[in-house]
Amino acid sequence: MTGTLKNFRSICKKIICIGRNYSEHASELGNVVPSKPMIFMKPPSAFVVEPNKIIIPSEWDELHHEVELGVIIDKQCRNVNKDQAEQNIGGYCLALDMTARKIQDQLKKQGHPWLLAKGFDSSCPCGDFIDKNKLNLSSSVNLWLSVNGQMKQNGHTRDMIFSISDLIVYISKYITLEHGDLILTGTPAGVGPVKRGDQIEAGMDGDNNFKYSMKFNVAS
Ligand SMILES: CC(=O)CC(=O)C(=O)O
Ligand SMILES: [Mg+2]
Repeated sequence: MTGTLKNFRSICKKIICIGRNYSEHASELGNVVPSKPMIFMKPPSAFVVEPNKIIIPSEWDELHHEVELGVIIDKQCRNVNKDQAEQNIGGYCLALDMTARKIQDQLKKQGHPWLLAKGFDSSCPCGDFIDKNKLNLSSSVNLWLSVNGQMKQNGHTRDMIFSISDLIVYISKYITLEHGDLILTGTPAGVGPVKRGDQIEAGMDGDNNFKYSMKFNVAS
């Protein structure tokens, strides 16, 4: 089954994102820490891969970076328990949840959905498929991101409020998860602006010297 997941971006039907899953990040934007996972979606047209560029839509001047661990679903699942949730994970990827923060703030004030602020083309820069056996999530994974060589985000998955299996259990109560679907598990603190011409480098470091990094340029 996992063989086809190497091409998860071409088979992915849903990118489900978790918001405010790190308390330090919820606080930095003045948001309350949620008591249940907060979810929203991006369309698969949001994917962009190296060496393609992140494109800021013409009427906006900047975006915010959010580095996140992505979880890729292997088997279709609905209403699963924690053990089943773990068995349904096919692998992982490193991803960015690029966000038009000023638009998101306006939408929040109006009580409108965040789709435009979070789901525009190239809002989900994404790395390669990482086999589930390569990342030991029972210890912590370090997620980091720099802009033009300056470190901006440096967090650990152990600080997630809801674990990966908690998230799959919760989502699958309401939404069937399918082979190739991607869950972005939320960003640690340190989000901030990127402008046209900036370069983002992001990475994750796990146990046994596992390291993965990727670079994305923001189109001028
Ligand atoms: C405030 C947000 O944009 C929520 C989000 O995406 C997150 O990762 O947290
Ligand atoms: Mg996010």
